[in-house]
Amino acid sequence: MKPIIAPSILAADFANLQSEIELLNQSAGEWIHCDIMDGRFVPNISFGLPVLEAVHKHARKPLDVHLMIAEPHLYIEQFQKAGATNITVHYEVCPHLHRVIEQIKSAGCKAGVALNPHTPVGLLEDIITDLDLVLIMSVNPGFGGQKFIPHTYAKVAALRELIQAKKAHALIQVDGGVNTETAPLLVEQGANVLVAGSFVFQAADPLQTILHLHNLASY
Ligand SMILES: O=C(CO)[C@@H](O)[C@H](O)COP(=O)(O)O
Repeated sequence: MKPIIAPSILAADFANLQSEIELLNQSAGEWIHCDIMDGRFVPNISFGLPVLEAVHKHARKPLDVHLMIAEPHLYIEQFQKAGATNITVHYEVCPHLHRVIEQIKSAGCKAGVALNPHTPVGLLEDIITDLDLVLIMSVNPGFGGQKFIPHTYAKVAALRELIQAKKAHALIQVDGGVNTETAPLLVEQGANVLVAGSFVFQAADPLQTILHLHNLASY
């Protein structure tokens, strides 16, 4: 199985967002990754509900919404209404993670949990069977264009083991510093969804770049 590619619009040209979305509609990227940052959980502010609604109007692909925000439970239904298909919350901000996952599913979305680089995958042992996806951050969240953290490969492998041991079905998503060097190794370790921002949008030919990432052999 080939990996799902989820281009991250954080690296898109926001002044031409409609044409960037049209480009993604024509691409081999299955999902459109939307990074929501609040300036509290992460030291950056990206965009919020009105922009997501605008993206949703033009997108013909599922919107994969990564909430890098504190207290995400306060906004789940609003993000669903704005067009989110998948909603991923951070482990580090959810003391009642099981409740938030149920809330996301009740809103009709697929539910994901994101782990910062320092957060071990073993902490998901008791919730992994409830999840549709796990997002392993391969950079510290908050900014595009950062250097990939190599320890991520071992985390992906550990997560694959946990998923197999628990007979769970969560997809393994990796986000940050994904390019043609890191992507094959990630897929080899078990990643099945790759988020790529700057590597796609700074490429001379974004469509070809997405296709190239998509065609990487899976494990
Ligand atoms: O969530 C984030 C950053 O916090 C990512 O989605 C980045 O947008 C990925 O960017 P690149 O490393 O691919 O530029």
